[in-house]
Amino acid sequence: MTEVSNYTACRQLSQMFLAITIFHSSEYILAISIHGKSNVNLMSLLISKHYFLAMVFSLLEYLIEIFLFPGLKEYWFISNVGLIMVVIGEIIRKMAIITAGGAFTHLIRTRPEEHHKLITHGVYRFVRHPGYCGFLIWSVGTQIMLCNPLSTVLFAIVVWRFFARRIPYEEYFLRQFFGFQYQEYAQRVPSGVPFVK
Ligand SMILES: C[S@@+](CC[C@H](N)C(=O)[O-])C[C@H]1O[C@@H](n2cnc3c(N)ncnc32)[C@H](O)[C@@H]1O
Repeated sequence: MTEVSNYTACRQLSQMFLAITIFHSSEYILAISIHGKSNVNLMSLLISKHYFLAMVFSLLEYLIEIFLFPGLKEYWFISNVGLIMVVIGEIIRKMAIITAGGAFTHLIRTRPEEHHKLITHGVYRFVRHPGYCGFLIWSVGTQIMLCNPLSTVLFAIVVWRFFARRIPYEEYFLRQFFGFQYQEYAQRVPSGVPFVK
């Protein structure tokens, strides 16, 4: 590899490593501080098998491309747009978790609980699913930051499909718990995930 590619790989891969470390550790720390250590397990790190494989795939794409087509990784404007998306996505998601507090559970609630209140303030004033909106921006941003064309498209499709299925399921229960209140909220505020009503 040339010196330029060495610098590029070093910088882009360090940014990626930092983005992943900050995202998952803050997710875990917030879960502990909101729900208490006894109610949190390693699942709150949000590293599923599929997610892990997707990240390995994106790393492989990066390594293959930087060896075969090093010029592809030198689009610094695009890479920096990705970095900005990573920061914005991270902020939106963490604001959602902090605003929703105890209402933000990693597993979707399917039974009503007395302390579960409908959150419609803070970031929830602008979108109904800021946590998902933030993750979508963050995850696609990581791939744009790496100038990974294939993984950018794949991440966008896979993450979008995941939330497009999860949101109606989650909202089915929110409508049961909060009735008209949620109905009115959903009519007034967009989901925050493109093309999901
Ligand atoms: C992983 S959190 C995601 C919350 C939200 N979908 C988001 O993207 O910010 C899922 C839990 O949040 C709860 N939840 C979602 N929206 C809520 C709201 N506006 N008020 C209270 N609880 C909510 C659901 O009942 C579910 O158990």
